[in-house]
Amino acid sequence: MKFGIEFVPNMKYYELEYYVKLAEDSGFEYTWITDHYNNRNVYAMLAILALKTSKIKLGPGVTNPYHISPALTASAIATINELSEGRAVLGIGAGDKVTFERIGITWEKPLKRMREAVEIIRALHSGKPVNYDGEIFKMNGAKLDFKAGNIPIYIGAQGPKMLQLAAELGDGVLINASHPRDFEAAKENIEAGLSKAGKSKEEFDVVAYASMSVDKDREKARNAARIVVAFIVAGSPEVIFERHGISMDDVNKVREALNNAFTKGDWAGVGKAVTDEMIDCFSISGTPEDVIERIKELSKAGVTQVVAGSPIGPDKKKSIQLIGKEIIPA
Ligand SMILES: C[C@H](OP(=O)(O)OC[C@@H](O)[C@@H](O)[C@@H](O)Cn1c2nc(=O)[nH]c(=O)c-2cc2ccc(O)cc21)C(=O)N[C@@H](CCC(=O)N[C@@H](CCC(=O)O)C(=O)O)C(=O)O
Repeated sequence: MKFGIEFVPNMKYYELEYYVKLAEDSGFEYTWITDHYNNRNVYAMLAILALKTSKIKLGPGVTNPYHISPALTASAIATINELSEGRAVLGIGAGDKVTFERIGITWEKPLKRMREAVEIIRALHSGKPVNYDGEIFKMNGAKLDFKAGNIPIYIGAQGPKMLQLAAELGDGVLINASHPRDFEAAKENIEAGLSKAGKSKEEFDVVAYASMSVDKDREKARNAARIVVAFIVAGSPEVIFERHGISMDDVNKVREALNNAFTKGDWAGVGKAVTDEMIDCFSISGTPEDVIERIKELSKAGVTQVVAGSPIGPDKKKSIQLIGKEIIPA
């Protein structure tokens, strides 16, 4: 099993650098940096991380084909690959509708746009001039004037069609999920995409991009996950609740509690509205033994990389070290 870790660049560069180096020293193989316009620029932060680390693979988790051209994405990640001496990975997904609304981007034809963007990025990384007459993107002899090197492309995907696209075009898929049931459900679409491209599952990385919270004290770990789980619940489609047998009543209580938190500052109410079964379904939370158990189940469901996503634990530093000491070697 490979291990990755997610960081949101909502902190100063030197804090991010500290955590990523700690993760590298703790044995994590990948670090994925999220990309939303309102946080620090993902490539500026990756450039610093590239120079300050020596082993860990690094890339956006995930950028999108809306807020910059695929030609810029191809160039930016190739620059990170050069700075990191060949450790860059590109995570790209359809982007976040709510965030796009704030900056006036219309979220349309995500499948088409993702297909065209990934094809263009791959073509530009090959080093040859690119002519591309797409429905959304056009390239007329575009070419990078420096060597990109081999950069794996991972696609962020949840929906059935995007899962198929990810398996067809990508080297891996980043699935925002923490429970084996979600990966069992994704299998059919991943297999369909792999067979369309004539790829074997051995050459494809199925990544559980999970919310994780680890501590020696189970209750502390699980309580630390409540707010993140609430946001995941609020943003998940109904089909997911049916899959996990979570009642819409409970879901609506969480959505209402989040509303109250934003309008009246009642964040304690959010934690109370999140049920234990929501914590089990939408995060990997508990002691190192609990997490190891879950990772075994995920491996049986076909997962080949687990990414420790927010909150990582009640104390980020201690939890990163605990994962490195007791979970990665297990
Ligand atoms: C678009 C959407 O695809 P999805 O795979 O569910 O995308 C949801 C998320 O993956 C996507 O929002 C990601 O960008 C979210 N995301 C992040 N999004 C961000 O903006 N920033 C991040 O840092 C980020 C991290 C991240 C990490 C892992 C991960 O899995 C996702 C992450 C969807 O609805 N897919 C449907 C298909 C929709 C469809 O058919 N659309 C039609 C027409 C739609 C129209 O134009 O109205 C079309 O595309 O042509 C499907 O797969 O079946």
